[in-house]
Amino acid sequence: MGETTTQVRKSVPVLPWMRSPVDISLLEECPLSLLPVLDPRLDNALKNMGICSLFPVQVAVWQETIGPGAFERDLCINSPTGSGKTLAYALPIVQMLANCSVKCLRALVVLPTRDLAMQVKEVFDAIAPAVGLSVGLAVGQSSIGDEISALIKRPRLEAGSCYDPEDHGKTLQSAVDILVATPGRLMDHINTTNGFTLEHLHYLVVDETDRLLREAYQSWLPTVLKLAQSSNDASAPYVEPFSPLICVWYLSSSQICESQDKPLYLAALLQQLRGEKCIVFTSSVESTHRLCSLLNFFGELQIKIKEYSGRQRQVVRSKALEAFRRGDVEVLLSSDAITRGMDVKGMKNVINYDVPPYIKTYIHRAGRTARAGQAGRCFTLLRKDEMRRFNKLLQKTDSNSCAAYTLPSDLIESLEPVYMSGNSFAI
Ligand SMILES: Nc1ncnc2c1ncn2[C@@H]1O[C@H](COP(=O)(O)OP(=O)(O)OP(=O)(O)O)[C@@H](O)[C@H]1O
Repeated sequence: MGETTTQVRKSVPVLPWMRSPVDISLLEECPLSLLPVLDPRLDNALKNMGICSLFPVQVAVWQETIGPGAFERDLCINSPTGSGKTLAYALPIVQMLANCSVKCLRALVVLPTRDLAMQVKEVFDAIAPAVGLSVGLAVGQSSIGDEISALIKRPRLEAGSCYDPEDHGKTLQSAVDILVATPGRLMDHINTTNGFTLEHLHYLVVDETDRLLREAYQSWLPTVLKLAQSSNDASAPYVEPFSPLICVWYLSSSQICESQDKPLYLAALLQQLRGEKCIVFTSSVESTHRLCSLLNFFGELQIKIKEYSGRQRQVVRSKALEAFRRGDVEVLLSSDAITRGMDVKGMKNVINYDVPPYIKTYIHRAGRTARAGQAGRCFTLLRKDEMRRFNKLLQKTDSNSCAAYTLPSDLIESLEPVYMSGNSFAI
């Protein structure tokens, strides 16, 4: 980099991870047996999860943290959807904390939604207890009292000793080593929970970074950084693996139809894909709701369909997601807001009922399938007048071919009478 003496320029720091990025496309999967210094207890826990080798992004992060990189720099992880970023950061953090004998909050993972936080907690829960670590959850829409009891250990008072409120904050201790949180609830604990402290924090993960940083949530990030860096142990490192997600790949298909026939085509497509888990994306919570009601008029379909939407109460939404994960529900209808990062095993098909407005949206939707090296399909229902814009959108991807998909006409005809009668319902 050249220096200039005549001009005073506002300097933009080039961070270490920008200067020397690691290209994960050059790496291969690594069997656990060849992974340097993997704690045997974690090796076991991973095998119990059915994991026998690490994916390239996980190998790269391992090398930068536990391997020669030795956690010397912040990390920014940018890899395709479904490539295994969660374990990429969870495994090194758990291995690094494995030998901490004193319990305190040393790792914080922040995610934008409760469902994503629960999903990530599950990954930590699968490995952390194997090395004696506890994982906590701080998310909205659950009782803060219960959460405090789970996160903070209260001292047992000796018989005869008096409770001194002055001492209170000092004697309380963290009951967890790792906390997975959404920003709003995290701020609640920072502001009001006695004994909740970030002064021992070594590792900070900001997952879904672009989304989290777009929404300031009471300036949670500056607050966390300030509290973490005010630690007595000034040399304590913290790591900030970011994961904005950009990239594209694979097989997609489109189906051209008239606007008023879209529900009919969708019903026919779902009929054809019967028995396979599908997620259908619409453009808004309202149209999700309308479409769900409409599809449920097709008694013929005999497919279990549920909506998953931001306007539902959390408990209803979580139930729908659980039923979908278990396979009791085959089709989930949703708008974009809450599905990003969602990981559902065996998701075979993504259907864009409404064309995604941006390429990024297309990628995030399509990324709900073909995860972890599995096959998957992405269908898009298009009106004729949408084709040009859609083709332009696809040109921005690495793989811009999109085959036309034809549904058998007898299938459509068989559903038509039901659809025509269903159409007369006011929805
Ligand atoms: N090493 C591995 N071997 C087998 N399966 C794995 C491995 N690592 C992760 N997985 C599985 O791959 C799937 C995708 O992982 P994950 O959700 O972490 O992806 P992601 O990169 O965070 O995706 P997104 O960008 O959509 O959030 C999960 O079902 C996870 O269990």
